[in-house]
Amino acid sequence: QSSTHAASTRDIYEAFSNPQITSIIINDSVVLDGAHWPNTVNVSRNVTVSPTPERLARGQYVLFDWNNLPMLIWLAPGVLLKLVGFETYQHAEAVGGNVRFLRQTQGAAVLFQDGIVRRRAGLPLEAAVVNQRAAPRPVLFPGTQNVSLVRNFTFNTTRSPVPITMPAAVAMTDFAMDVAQDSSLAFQMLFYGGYAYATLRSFYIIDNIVDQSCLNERSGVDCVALLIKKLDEQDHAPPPAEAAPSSGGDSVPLSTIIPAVVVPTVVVLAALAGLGWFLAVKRGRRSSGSSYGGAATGDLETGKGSRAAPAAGASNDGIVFLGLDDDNDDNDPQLPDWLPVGPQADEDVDEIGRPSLTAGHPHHTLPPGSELGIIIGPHGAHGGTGSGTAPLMSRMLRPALSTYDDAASGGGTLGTLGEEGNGGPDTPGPVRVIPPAGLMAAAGGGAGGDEHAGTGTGGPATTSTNSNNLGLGPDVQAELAQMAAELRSSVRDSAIRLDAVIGCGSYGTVYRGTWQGLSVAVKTVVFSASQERRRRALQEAALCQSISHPNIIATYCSDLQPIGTLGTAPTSGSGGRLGTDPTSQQQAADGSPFANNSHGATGDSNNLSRILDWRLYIVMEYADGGPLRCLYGNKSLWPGPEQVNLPAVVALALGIARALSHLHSKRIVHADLNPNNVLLKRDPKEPSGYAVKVSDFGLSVMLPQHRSHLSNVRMGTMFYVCPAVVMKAQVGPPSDVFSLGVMLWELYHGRAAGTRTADGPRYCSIFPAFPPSCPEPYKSTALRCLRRTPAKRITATAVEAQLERLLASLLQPKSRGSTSSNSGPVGWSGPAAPGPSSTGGGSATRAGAGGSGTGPSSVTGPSSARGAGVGPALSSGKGGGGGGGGGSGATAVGGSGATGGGGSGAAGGGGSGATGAVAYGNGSGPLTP
Ligand SMILES: Nc1ncnc2c1ncn2[C@@H]1O[C@H](COP(=O)(O)OP(=O)(O)OP(=O)(O)O)[C@@H](O)[C@H]1O
Repeated sequence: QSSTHAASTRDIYEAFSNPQITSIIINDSVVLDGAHWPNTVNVSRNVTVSPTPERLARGQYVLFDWNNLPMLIWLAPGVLLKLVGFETYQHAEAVGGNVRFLRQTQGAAVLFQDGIVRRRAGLPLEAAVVNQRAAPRPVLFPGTQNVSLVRNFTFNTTRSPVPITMPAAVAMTDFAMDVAQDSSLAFQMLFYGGYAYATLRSFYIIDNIVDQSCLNERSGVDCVALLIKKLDEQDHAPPPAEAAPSSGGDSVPLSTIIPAVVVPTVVVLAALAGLGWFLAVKRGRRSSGSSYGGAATGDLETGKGSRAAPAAGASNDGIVFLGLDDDNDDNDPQLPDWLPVGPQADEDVDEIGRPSLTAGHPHHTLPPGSELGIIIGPHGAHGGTGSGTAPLMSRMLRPALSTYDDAASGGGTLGTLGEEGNGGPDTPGPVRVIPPAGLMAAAGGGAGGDEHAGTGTGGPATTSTNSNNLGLGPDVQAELAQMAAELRSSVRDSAIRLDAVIGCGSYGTVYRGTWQGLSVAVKTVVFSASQERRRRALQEAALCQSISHPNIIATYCSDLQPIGTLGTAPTSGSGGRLGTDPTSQQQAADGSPFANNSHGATGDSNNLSRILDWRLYIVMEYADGGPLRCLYGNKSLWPGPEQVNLPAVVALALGIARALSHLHSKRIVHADLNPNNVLLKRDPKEPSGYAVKVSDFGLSVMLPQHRSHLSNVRMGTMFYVCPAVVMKAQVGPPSDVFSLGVMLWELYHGRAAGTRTADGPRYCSIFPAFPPSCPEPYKSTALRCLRRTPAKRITATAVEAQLERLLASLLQPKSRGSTSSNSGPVGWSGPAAPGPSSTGGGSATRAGAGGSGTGPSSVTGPSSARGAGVGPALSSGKGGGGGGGGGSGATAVGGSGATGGGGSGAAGGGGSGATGAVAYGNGSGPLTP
């Protein structure tokens, strides 16, 4: 509970990071430098930031330029952040009370007191006054809005040696509003709003005000965005001969800097308070007929109440592609001219918006079969801060796992999984070991034959981490060892060895490991019991287990373990885990998770409520080819300009379409299809050498019966997200088809559709054009995916059928250049380089494909479904679970000791797996915008 002086970004960051500091004193101008603010700071006590009392007494505001940096600070619920005496500057925030430097949080408040809130661009201030008056007050700040417009506002600030006069300012004598949660930029991992915003004895000023001519034609949001773009361009232009005086790199284009006698703020405010009501009525009347009337509560300025769509007609010159006209035919003139493939001069072909630890790896030259996308290195096991060299945005966009609190994003995406729900989003609800499909069934089987458990693969004795060999840092090694131990304790008959960190996504870390001779990927997510994130994570796990398809990553099992409790030392390792007891697992599957849990520490409901954090494991099929994104540019598939290994490309596209078609048949919308989530698994029988494995169901939703889409869902990945999701927040099967269309384009061109340019992220200039050499069916299918209106798009099943026909025709022996479907690419115009498909026949491990591992059991539920055609590893693993008493599936795993108890375990795990999945598929919560 103390105060500290801060002068630099680092000082301020450290002050916020120190839980003892409740008062931060900044006495001179500061422009934050992102390089010195390494991550979002969690603040869970009230903090006041101010200049010294002497400075305040002098009546000079201190410039606090947040430099437009996003989500610097997260406030815990109930926390108040007070900024007193500053000229707070936000460069690019367009509209509304949102404060860009605050990360989304609920129940917190930010108060600007005796200060100036200054923005770079905005709408005329009259509109702000009208809208501010119309905004309801939050519960936290009862009272009435007291805001007025003042002309010729002059003030002293540390950024200028002389007083500054603005033509107008809004005096916010007492103003407060709730800032709605905003997840509209969630595809960039930006989460805003959710808190109360208040100003006391402060002024609101704008450097640059949009033209009325723009407002006559476009929404306020658009106009502000366009103005900011124009200002950016001006900033990049050569400096004028005589620059306006400013300090700290700021310009004040609409302000006039004049020597003047500055009226003390308090005098101005006192006068205004008296005149406030009169002015309010007068100006309110004048404005009521204007385009600003009828403001929504959430926007200070727009007056239109909602975030509007980008200008109609905008095509691919930005980050939103609005889609092709619905009556588009294949020779549509709206397509840009196609030019030979290759980055434009100003384009750095790279994905934007999905920072990943794999980004930056060479991905244009990797030969087929490389270990694509594997990172072995000291990247944080929990991904909180990411790479030390990553640009600030990347690091900041990757929230620490311990702070997952995206309630809005979670609430906005959850549909229903099946018919049953279980508890609302805020009820702690039962925490269960997720019913297994394979692995857990085997563990459950141990109940009936414990002595057999562990004999198959050597049991715990064989478990080890070999991370030393992999160059992992000591902290990562320790983490791997601990998690291996935890996993081992949950899967008692079988060792899981964790070998390396594959990468970190927004929702967790993925490790590579080995289980029963199979390569597995283990995804871990840490979350707090009370968080909405819990519901999302569990839903992902349940959903994964309910899907079985050869082109979808198989999930072997999931497990949930407590890693910290209130009032006791955090439990890590196996000591406190739930459901280790096979009986309890069985009961979990039956719906009574904690009865008879013999591991008392966490097994009763009292202790349950004390659990702080949980770690969810999802053990899944390992895709050794990395993400599709890393394949782009590979010379085997795209040997040169206009040269495409068509069978390989079409086969890859077909794999994705098949996966999608299967998902949609089950009413599941993936909602985040993009080339990072399409993984590859080496398979010499495939024309490309890789089988497609769609993964990452973290954002997926299940559509309720009789619903074509879900509303209020604004999630996805930039460049792949469907315009209807961006504009109308509607997600449904056609949104996936749109993403597929973008990927069909990418697959043909061998490059990402999105690029990084000097002006920021953009679709590349030739998107979505195809070269004349592209087969008509391929092109027309892709373009029909990209239609503007979701209902006018082709379905995934139709895409599948089209591509199947095309592939069949390409692989026909009579095609030019080959008589064998397996001897290399056929019917493409490139050089006769041997394609990956010529590398040999089917491997022995594929022999089981087609479902022999299903076993004789007819146990229904997800496990039994998985047996069919998934491939040997999968078939065997799933067979172990679903096959149950038959045991043939378990045998296929390689003689695992799981066979002993397979009967009961499989029946419990497999049979009730579906129920378990449903139980976690709670879709009853509200959909939050
Ligand atoms: N089953 C798997 N086999 C191989 N690699 C995998 C598997 N699942 C995930 N990965 C890799 O692990 C990394 C992290 O994956 P994850 O799905 O958590 O995040 P992401 O897709 O990169 O991002 P986000 O979670 O934000 O969508 C990625 O590089 C991904 O390619």
